Amino acid sequence: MIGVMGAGAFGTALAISLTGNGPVTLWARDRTHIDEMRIAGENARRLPGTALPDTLRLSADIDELQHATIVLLAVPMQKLRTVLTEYAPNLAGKTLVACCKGVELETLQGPVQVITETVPDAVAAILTGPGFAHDIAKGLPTAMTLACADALAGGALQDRLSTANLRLYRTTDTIGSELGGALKNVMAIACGAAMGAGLGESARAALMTRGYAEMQRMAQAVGARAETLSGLSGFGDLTLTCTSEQSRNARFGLSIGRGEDFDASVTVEGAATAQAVQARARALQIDMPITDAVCGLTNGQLRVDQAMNNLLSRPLKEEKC
Ligand SMILES: NC(=O)C1=CN([C@@H]2O[C@H](COP(=O)(O)OP(=O)(O)OC[C@H]3O[C@@H](n4cnc5c(N)ncnc54)[C@H](OP(=O)(O)O)[C@@H]3O)[C@@H](O)[C@H]2O)C=CC1
Ligand SMILES: O=C(CO)COP(=O)(O)O
Repeated sequence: MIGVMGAGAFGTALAISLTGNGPVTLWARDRTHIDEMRIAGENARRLPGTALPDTLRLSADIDELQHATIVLLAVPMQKLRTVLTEYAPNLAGKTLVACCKGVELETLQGPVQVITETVPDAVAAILTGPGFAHDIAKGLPTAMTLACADALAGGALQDRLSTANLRLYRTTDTIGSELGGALKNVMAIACGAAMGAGLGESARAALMTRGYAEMQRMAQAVGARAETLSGLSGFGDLTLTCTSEQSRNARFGLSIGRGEDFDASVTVEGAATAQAVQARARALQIDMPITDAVCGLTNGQLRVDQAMNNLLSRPLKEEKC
């Protein structure tokens, strides 16, 4: 049995998709939410419009995951440690797959390291890459990255979590995989802000490309493989997120560019991650000007015109990572 913790958009989409492979239990912390989903036959709060299969088990009782050998962790990055710490005894010995994208603000760690620290005897993996919850829930063709340092365990997971429409590519490079997913959200905020401020599609292409150079620089400094960043979890997700208004990070950026309010209850991983990445980049002495701009935009210290001026007035340089 596969367990999914977190009945948000992504957890629900994955649970729907995986019921074709065998028994799945979707766990949420809020019993009322579970009751609502049972009555409505859909997750109206987080993923409206897609029916939940009858075979999908819904539960607010963590003990129902005791027979799950694989548990997908579909909660926001900044909540991952809290959830794992609370339920560590229930998760010991299982294969835990992070389904979140980001860097923890307090420790500057990625999700795999957080799993390893909080549940040391678990097998830790990450599922990441270009895939919107609504597309996956509808069974639209999607390809993502499954990263696990243990190649054997990663291969077994790839088999268990791939479906007819969700094609997973495996890698042992967990560092590169989680970095790509974390940083593309930061770049999506930058692109959204540029589009929202009317700076044009050429500016967006420049931000995506130079954003990708920042991703490569950071990857190189922390021991990730360059090929991982050029794959689904890096370049693939960067492309999807920076060019689609389905992305909440891009929409958040758009609202900044337009000077509009944004609903604070919406999960936007890139804002906290930008601050965490900036701190890490400074410690490693890596130049990340677009990340710096996103930090300034999201903490209210910079307007879009100031951020863009900062980027454009940098000394001219050779084109390289
Ligand atoms: N949506 C998408 O298209 C995709 C999302 N992702 C990633 O998935 C992760 C989750 O995003 P998504 O599902 O969209 O977000 P949502 O905002 O839709 O859902 C977040 C879920 O996390 C739960 N949660 C939050 N805090 C806790 C906690 N302390 N204990 C237990 N549960 C908690 C929420 O529960 P409650 O409702 O009770 O607050 C909610 O069910 C993010 O890192 C995102 O980047 C990755 C790929 C695609
Ligand atoms: O990660 C995603 C698609 O791959 C979803 O992006 P948002 O979190 O910006 O909506």
